[in-house]
Amino acid sequence: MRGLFLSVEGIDGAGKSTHIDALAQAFVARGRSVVCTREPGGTPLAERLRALVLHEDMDATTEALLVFAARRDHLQRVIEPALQRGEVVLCDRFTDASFAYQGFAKGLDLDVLATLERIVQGLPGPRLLQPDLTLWFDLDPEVAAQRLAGVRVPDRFESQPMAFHALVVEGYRWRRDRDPARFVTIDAGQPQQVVCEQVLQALVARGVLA
Ligand SMILES: Nc1ncnc2c1ncn2[C@@H]1O[C@H](COP(=O)(O)OP(=O)(O)O)[C@@H](O)[C@H]1O
Ligand SMILES: Cc1cn([C@H]2C[C@H](O)[C@@H](COP(=O)(O)OP(=O)(O)O)O2)c(=O)[nH]c1=O
Repeated sequence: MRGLFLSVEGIDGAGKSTHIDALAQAFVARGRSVVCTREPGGTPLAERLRALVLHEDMDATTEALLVFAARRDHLQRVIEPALQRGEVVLCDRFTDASFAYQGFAKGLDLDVLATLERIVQGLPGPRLLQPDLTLWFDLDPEVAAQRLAGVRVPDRFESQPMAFHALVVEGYRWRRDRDPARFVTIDAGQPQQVVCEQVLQALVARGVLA
């Protein structure tokens, strides 16, 4: 039986890392093998590309080429083999982030991103390899900034102005509205325990968690 591919999306500080841990535990408690991974990253090569994307100055096209190169390696070496073994893949960000960050926030042509998506995620015929389900942690960028203040040193993306993060949110909403069946939208402004319960309930409702 093929495994389950879940991606988790949202602006920096939305609570993705916090809730991925709880999600992993929920699947393990039900006897599933879980691979927790992230993008950009997840393989030795992709982690090297991640370091470049997060810390070197470059334009949006270069960023997109690097994150999609990292994604290709990650899909081939980690995600696809895990799915073939029947495991659950929990991925902190995937291609929706490229549309939100490089597309909406940095202005890269969305058709260019769609072309890269087809090259990297193309399956035989017109289909693309996409997550089975994407949890979008929807949060006001002001609240995210308050949560992150003093918690960690901001990287190239986290240090962007509020308007940048607002565009990222717009990008996620656009992706969600183009493929609503794949998305679960979580109001991430609620207390942590409530968010956690809603995530688990949503997965039960979708039939992916017993
Ligand atoms: N629902 C919540 N309410 C308040 N604080 C939260 C909530 N979820 C996460 N946090 C805190 O916000 C900060 C950012 O969370 P994190 O999971 O690292 O976000 P992300 O992975 O999306 O960047 C952390 O300090 C975390 O403890
Ligand atoms: C996957 C992906 C991430 N990013 C950016 C968004 C994030 O700010 C950054 C790293 O993501 P993330 O792992 O969420 O950072 P952190 O470990 O600080 O929580 O990479 C893109 O710009 N495009 C992409 O395609």
